[in-house]
Amino acid sequence: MSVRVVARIRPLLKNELGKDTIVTAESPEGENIANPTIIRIPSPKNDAESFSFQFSSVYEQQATQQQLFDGEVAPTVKHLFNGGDVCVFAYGNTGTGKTHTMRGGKSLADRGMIPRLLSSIYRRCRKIEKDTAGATQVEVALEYFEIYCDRVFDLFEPPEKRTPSGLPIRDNHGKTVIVGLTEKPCTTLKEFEHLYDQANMNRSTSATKLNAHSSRSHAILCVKVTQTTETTVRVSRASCIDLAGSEDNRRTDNNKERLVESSAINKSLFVLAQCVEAISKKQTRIPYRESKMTRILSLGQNNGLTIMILNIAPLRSYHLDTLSSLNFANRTKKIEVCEVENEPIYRQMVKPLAVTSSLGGANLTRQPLRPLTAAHNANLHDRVETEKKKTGEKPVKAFSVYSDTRKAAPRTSNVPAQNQGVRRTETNKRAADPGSTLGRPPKTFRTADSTSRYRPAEPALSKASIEALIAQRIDEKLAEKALQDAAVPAPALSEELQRRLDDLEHRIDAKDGDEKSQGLQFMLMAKQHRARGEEASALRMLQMALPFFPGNEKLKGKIKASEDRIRAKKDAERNALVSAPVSIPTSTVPSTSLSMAPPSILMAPLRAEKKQLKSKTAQKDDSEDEEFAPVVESEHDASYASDSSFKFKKAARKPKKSAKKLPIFRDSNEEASFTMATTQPDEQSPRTTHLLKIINSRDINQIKALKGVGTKKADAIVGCLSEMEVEEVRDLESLALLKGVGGRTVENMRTGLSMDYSF
Ligand SMILES: Nc1ncnc2c1ncn2[C@@H]1O[C@H](COP(=O)(O)OP(=O)(O)OP(=O)(O)O)[C@@H](O)[C@H]1O
Repeated sequence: MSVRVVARIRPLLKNELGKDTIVTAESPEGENIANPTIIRIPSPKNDAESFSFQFSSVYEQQATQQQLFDGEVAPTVKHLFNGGDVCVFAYGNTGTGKTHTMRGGKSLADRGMIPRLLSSIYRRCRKIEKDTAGATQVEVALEYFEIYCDRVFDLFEPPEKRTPSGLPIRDNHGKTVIVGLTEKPCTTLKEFEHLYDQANMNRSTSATKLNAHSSRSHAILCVKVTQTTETTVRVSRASCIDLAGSEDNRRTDNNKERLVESSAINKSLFVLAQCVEAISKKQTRIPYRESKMTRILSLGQNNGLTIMILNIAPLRSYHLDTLSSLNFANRTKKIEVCEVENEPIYRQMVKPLAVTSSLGGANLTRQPLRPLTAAHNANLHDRVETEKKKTGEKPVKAFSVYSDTRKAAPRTSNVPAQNQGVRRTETNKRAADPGSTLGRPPKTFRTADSTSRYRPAEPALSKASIEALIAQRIDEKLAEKALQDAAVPAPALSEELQRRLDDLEHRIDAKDGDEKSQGLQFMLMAKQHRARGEEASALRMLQMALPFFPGNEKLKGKIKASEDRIRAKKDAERNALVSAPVSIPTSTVPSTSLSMAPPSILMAPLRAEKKQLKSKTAQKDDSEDEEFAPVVESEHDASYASDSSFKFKKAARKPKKSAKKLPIFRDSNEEASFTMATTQPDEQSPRTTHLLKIINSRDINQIKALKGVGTKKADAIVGCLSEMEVEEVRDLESLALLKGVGGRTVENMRTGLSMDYSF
């Protein structure tokens, strides 16, 4: 099951009437025009070219809250009561209507997805209780928290009770747990409305130039539904997430405080985008831990139905931001989610639960996690797609739809395309108050993961759960190991640069928790991105660091240098294109436009770049890597370290990690032994040639049959080859440098090969 991604175009606001709009909704040829599924948007460089993005559904400007709810959210209620988990989240740039979609306005017609979902849940509760003549009791409990500036705050607690560092989060059996979160039993819709309104007053919002009531935090509401019969207790959860919107700070005119919030928002969304990218590319390492939001959401690792509502403003002024969001949504569609029902717990097997207690679900056994990175059907899907492309067949959609095939509610299109909604008048949002410091007594452990949580007192796990947990741990360990291997400095990463990265990391450690340390973290990430050759991401990180060091000329210089490098690279690519024009179809996902793009567009995937272009610019890339090495870096870094605006004590340096030595392999059937660096294909022994032939076959069965290689490693090798777009591994040295493979593995593979093969 994939994430179901739908798009919603918001109407023009009063002050936007008459402005230029560029986003249109379309239906695929021959399909019902009342139910569009395509968003079309012109290229930022040339209006004559356009890009189109396919969604499960597209809701146009005139679509009402009721239509969106009936089409997308209402069908999930059945799944929830069947014991499945549900996650609905709104994503989009600031001011595109996320809060309107999730929370909505005060009038009945304006109510958003959350109050409508709760209304549906309570209706179903009453029906079940009536149908079973009271034999089944249904309880609803709520948790509501926000992630503000990478800190977690309980929205059921008033701001005065907040601690500056927020609620701690911990790892428990690989799942993230928020310590001390309130769980409120809530028995009626009226009670919910009261609680929800009160809690929303605690949410951090402020006026920005782009939105008078801009949410400065990600808000997550977890609705726990517990159905208790005489013999069973079944718990399922609906998580509703209103993400804060990404902001292009050149358009916001944000002051320092807003800029700091904005950086935190952008950083977490950037990490979210990276996680989505990593998941959709089936990478072994998903960078969840780089932000609290992604740590808590564990997007793609939840079981159940996930619906992402992409909010879009149709205006030209949002052009690049909209493209960036569309690219993000396009990647999110490829995330596969295992749909698993939460099994009922037989009451006689466990101590009866006090269902009204906030710990009602504490003793429930959760479904084991199924790491998606290992989901073979996802890989298979991609391969099938590639095959189809090769044979010219029309690719199928990159996402699947629900098994209980449902259609979006028909939408009338006779309403004028102008703003039908009145600007929200609710005044219950109020300014962020990060300064409140009063502490509060710690509460019992409650998890905040949107769909699956662990409690301290867990019952004995079933055999299947234990096996799943072990499998998960093994996956994690393998991923860690692969990460360590991958973290071995690539040849382009000089010792000097590595030392500086270590140094910066130390400075951050020394200042952990401090505002400036956040700035330094961005600096560190910038360096790491640059070290990996990801100049665009590096630039984004530098820009995010700027609000922490306002007016710092050195940092500005770095940003400018980075922009220049990107521009130069793009110019070179453009020149290459001019000499070898590539026709761009009007119906494609856009490739990244880096030269003029704001940070948000820089988040777009780079992989759409034409291979042709790559080979033409390969030489240029190499020279950039050189430029990247010690000389330029050391100039920048030395000035940074001495810059008085960075008041950090020099922390003691970590002992330098010894650089990974290149492995030495011996071809036993040849007299001479030689290092990999000198191993040319024509000098290779038959054993080596045979090994490389197996690797280059990319046949998982053959590869996993090699000594010391299991299914996972074979998968990782094949994944790595396709990720790196390496056509062929030509020598053992290159093989040893693949993710998850080391010198010893290569030696094992070789020595394990029997010599009676034929060529
Ligand atoms: N579908 C809609 N119909 C009517 N008005 C809408 C709609 N969507 C958004 N709006 C209006 O647009 C404005 C911005 O919406 P909203 O505050 O929900 O944006 P947001 O994406 O949550 O922004 P931020 O990320 O800054 O919090 C609000 O005044 C809201 O009432």
